[in-house]
Amino acid sequence: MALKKLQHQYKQARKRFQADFRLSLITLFCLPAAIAIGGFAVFRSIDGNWLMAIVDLLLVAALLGILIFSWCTGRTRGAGIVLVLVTGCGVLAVVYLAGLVGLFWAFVDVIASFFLSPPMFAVPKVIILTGASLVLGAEAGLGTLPLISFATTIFIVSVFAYSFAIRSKAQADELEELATRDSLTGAGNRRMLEDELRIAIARFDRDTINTGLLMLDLDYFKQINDKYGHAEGDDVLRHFATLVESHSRRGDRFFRFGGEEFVLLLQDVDLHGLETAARHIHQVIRDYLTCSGGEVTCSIGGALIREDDNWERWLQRADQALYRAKGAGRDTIVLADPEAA
Ligand SMILES: Nc1nc2c(ncn2[C@@H]2O[C@H](COP(=O)(O)OP(=O)(O)OP(=O)(O)O)[C@@H](O)[C@H]2O)c(=O)[nH]1
Repeated sequence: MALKKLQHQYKQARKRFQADFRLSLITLFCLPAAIAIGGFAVFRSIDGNWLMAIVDLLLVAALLGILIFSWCTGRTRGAGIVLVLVTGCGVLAVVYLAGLVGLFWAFVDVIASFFLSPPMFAVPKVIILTGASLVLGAEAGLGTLPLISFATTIFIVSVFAYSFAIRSKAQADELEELATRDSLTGAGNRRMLEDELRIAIARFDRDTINTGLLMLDLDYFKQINDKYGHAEGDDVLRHFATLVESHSRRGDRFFRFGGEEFVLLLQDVDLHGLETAARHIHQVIRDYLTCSGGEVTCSIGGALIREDDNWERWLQRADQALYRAKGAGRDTIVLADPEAA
């Protein structure tokens, strides 16, 4: 039993590690750095250099603390900034106490800064750290040429790390976009919808903040495809998505459920609010959505979360309401009765 639980926890942790880019970077930085600096702490203690040993141990404690904080809270953005502040102070402390040998750590710190904190933070931090390291290096007796070499190599490493970090971030964002968005309409995809439904149910259970769900389905869409071609069908879908998104509130979330069926989630609404929003969207589609054959309409089914709902049941109630709207002749709205059995 305990082994199964452990295996489950390991699987969950591995999933998080693979899915969260910054968490994986923090882990890959903190663990080896803590082990390496821990080794130095032991070496300094044996050597009788207690001050350096204490600094090393403080650094190890800070690295492990940040690592644990990141895994427990998931707040990796703040953790990354604190981490590079700690490493910066660590480098300066080591250069001050141990002399020139500490300058090697500046390169590690530069890489960490660009990968773990936003550029607007990393750039000034690296400039300040390099300046301070140069002053300390000069005080420790480093000649002009080695100082210039240090500044030049730090500069090259910074440019490289900066470019690489920016590119990696852009690619991670692009992958995230591909994994969560419908490529034709730009609406969220089904996977993203399921996540949002779960979040809405959890928020309702915790704070009783209700979320409305509207299921929108274009009427006789197959005929548009059949008469005017698939490309025109695609244009209608794109225009539909643009209209719904531009006429819904800022916090509302829009998803493509599949084919010509879409879902709009409206935060913090009651039944009256849900009905008003549904009427508004319905009218906008009537007024503005057209194809070569004339106007295109949609049917809408809606439901608010009920206490006995899980996300599947909530979605199903909205789908049944949509089914009734279609059955009532299409181009209409039906909201699920919150009291219905
Ligand atoms: N152009 C285009 N068509 C799609 C896409 N996805 C699904 N479809 C088509 O959407 C049509 C849906 O047809 P039906 O489910 O019969 O729906 P409908 O014709 O709108 O009928 P009602 O919903 O009952 O009013 C099918 O012809 C699908 O091929 C897409 O991405 N692009």
